[in-house]
Amino acid sequence: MSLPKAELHVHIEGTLEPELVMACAQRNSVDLPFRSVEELRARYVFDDLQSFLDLYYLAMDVLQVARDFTEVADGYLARAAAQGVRHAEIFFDPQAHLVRGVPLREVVDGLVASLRTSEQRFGVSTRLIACFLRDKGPQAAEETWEALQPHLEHIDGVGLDSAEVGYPPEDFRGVFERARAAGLHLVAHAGEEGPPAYVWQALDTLGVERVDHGVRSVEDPELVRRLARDRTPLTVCPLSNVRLRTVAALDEHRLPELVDAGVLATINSDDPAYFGGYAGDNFDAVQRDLGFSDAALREFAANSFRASFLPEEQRAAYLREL
Ligand SMILES: Nc1ncnc2[nH]cnc12
Ligand SMILES: [Zn+2]
Repeated sequence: MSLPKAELHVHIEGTLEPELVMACAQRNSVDLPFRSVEELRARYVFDDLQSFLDLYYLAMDVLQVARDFTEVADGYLARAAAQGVRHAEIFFDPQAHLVRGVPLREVVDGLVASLRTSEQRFGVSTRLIACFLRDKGPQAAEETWEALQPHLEHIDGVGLDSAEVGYPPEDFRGVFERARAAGLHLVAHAGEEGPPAYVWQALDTLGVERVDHGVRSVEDPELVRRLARDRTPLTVCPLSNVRLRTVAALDEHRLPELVDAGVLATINSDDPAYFGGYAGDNFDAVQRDLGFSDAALREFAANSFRASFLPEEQRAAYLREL
């Protein structure tokens, strides 16, 4: 699906394709418990979020120096552009690299080397969002915020990701307040595996501007009314939800109920190298399995620009293309 669109929920480490895993492993002399692209790809069967995260954190061990991060981002931007992505707000996980001894400068410089020329090379404008790993707790998030200080000129927002259940958003109130005071945008994963209460906390305690996933909001009618009333965007990732078994099958996904209730939903890829498709593939999949019309897909694409952190005039320019 090549409709012009923005991608608002993609983890750069989740765009690491098996071919690049093996190439980086070889040139960085990283030992992996799989010996070929095929062996790695055979492991892409997940029971839940944690079983995916175990492999996600393992594979990213091959990312050691700036060049590796540049190549991951270049690869993502080229593939996203081929599916109509014109703007991408990209997550990265600072702590996942810091714990391995990879300096933040290698990560940020590597990503920025790709992103700063993305518009000229790929026709994709970008933003960068640093996510805190919620399962490492609020103190580690505070330390990460300190480590990010020298790099803030390149960071547009902060988010919250990794294992969700048992790690409620309200624990991260302090670090989100600091990020807000620094003028950054705020988003958080909530309601992927976790309950609607976590979405309420993301809204009311953290003050996020968008909710990442948020699909379990559908279980709480009052929350759905709140999201619809405030036009708070959800960054829904349909193929991810199927692969991580938060829904049994795509045709059982409750995205249509959210849309019918007036929630501003967007369609995104999350970790496309692992979940069987990039942004356009997710658009195609919801049309095929949920019966969304061409007009409905255009509305998802329009929502993606409306929900972006682009300045108003740039948003309007993208919307005129639809
Ligand atoms: N789907 C997801 N949920 C939470 N954390 C993640 N990190 C990468 N992908 C994620
Ligand atoms: Zn995600």
